[in-house]
Amino acid sequence: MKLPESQVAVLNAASATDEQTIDRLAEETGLKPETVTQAAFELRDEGYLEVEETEDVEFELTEEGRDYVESGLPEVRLYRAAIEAGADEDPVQMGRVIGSSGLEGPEVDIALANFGRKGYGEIESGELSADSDADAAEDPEALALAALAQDDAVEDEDVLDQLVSRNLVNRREETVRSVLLSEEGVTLLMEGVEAAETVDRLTPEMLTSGEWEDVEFTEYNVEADAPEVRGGKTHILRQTADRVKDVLTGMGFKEMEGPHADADFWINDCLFMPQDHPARTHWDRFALDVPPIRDLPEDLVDRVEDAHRNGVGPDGDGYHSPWSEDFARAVALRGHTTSLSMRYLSGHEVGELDSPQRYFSIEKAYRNDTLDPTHLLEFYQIEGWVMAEDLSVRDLMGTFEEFYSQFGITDLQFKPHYNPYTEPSFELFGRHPETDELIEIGNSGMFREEVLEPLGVDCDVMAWGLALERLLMLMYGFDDIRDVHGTMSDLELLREMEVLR
Ligand SMILES: N[C@@H](Cc1ccccc1)C(=O)O
Repeated sequence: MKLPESQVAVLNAASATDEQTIDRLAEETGLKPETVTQAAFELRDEGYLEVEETEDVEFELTEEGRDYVESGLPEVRLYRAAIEAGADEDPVQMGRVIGSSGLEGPEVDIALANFGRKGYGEIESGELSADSDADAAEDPEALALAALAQDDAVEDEDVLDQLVSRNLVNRREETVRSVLLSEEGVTLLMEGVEAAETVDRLTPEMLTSGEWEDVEFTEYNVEADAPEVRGGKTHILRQTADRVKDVLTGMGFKEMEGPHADADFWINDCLFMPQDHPARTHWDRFALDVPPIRDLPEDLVDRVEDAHRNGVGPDGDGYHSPWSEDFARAVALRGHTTSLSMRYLSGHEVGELDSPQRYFSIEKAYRNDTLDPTHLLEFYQIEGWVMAEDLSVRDLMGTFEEFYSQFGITDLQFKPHYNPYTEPSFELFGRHPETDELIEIGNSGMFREEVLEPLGVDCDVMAWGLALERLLMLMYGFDDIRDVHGTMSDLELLREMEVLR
């Protein structure tokens, strides 16, 4: 019987009584593990071998983990320094304990975060007290690290999880395959097998010499383990943004661009946002300590000031609140991209616009929000507006329905809302595919006279700001936006994510 060389080698190295791993056989035959795997599967398919697969979980120290095996966990070092400083008797100033602990840079934060969690003591108004009953010598995480460093097993799953989440240990899962000769395999070996030379690719030489007719080709095994290739790929947020761009361009929209850091004038004043509005004085705005913007269109500044002070139209009424040009020229990171809409509608960017017009942007906006699963300090806003005669709320809803249906989202809900710059205004909601909850996905409305008249626009404008991240949540069922956005992203998820087309 003739078999490919690698199969013969594996057969000869395999045993009928002792299971051997692929790695072991690779060592013995001098073949690559992938080659052994392939040969083993082929032999199994012919009934000569049995292949058993088990999942092996391994824990490996990261570089940081290895450092701590040497130097001690930061919180343990902090605790020792605290005891030495007498913090088990009386609270000691935190700076002093840290100073004597030798902890530096990010280690300090790590130490402080874990100190409390492990019950080593408390930190209150800058003072640190240590619990004298705590036993730093028996720190389970430190013991586990030391054990792993010596290749000893650690049983406690909770401790392992903790170490993995602290990035001190990597968890690796691997399929381990072992082989055993079957009875047929043993018989075959006794009857004798010879190695047939096989070739794995056809060459021009073989074709011209006619040798191809006699050679035996290696078969493909599509189940064989292959090294994983992880090339770069466009981030899912960017892919979705590109799709949104395609959809909106397809709907006849042109793209706007403009500065991330802008004069408050464009971000707020043009929008008839009173200067004493809480959102403008509030902490949720990222003010920049840079010189004020000088080149604002003077006549527009005058008209906007007039709208704020005196209102617009015969029955108009302004805020009568103080309006300061300095305030309008101050620079901040835009809290919405409606600043771009103001720049374009005013004619400042591409000249005066004749109705009808449609514009959009997909750009970052910045808000000093509290981070949570649906809020980030920066997010992508899908801004848009349509300028035309006689627009109604139905046009607005119809546009959203058309837009979102391109992403498979058909269950939209509109809720009346208030914006200082639109009337009427609507918040837009969509249903989360996993939790079935309604989540807010955008805000919209028809710009008020007080906004449009100073800009020099004399027909209707409907407008909106939608969150790209929320669209992603509806499309992919994410429940925590931080998994896909920013430095805490779940890389595994981003790598594995299949992109919806
Ligand atoms: N600027 C609003 C969105 C919006 C834009 C235009 C008109 C109405 C609403 C926001 O950030 O929520």
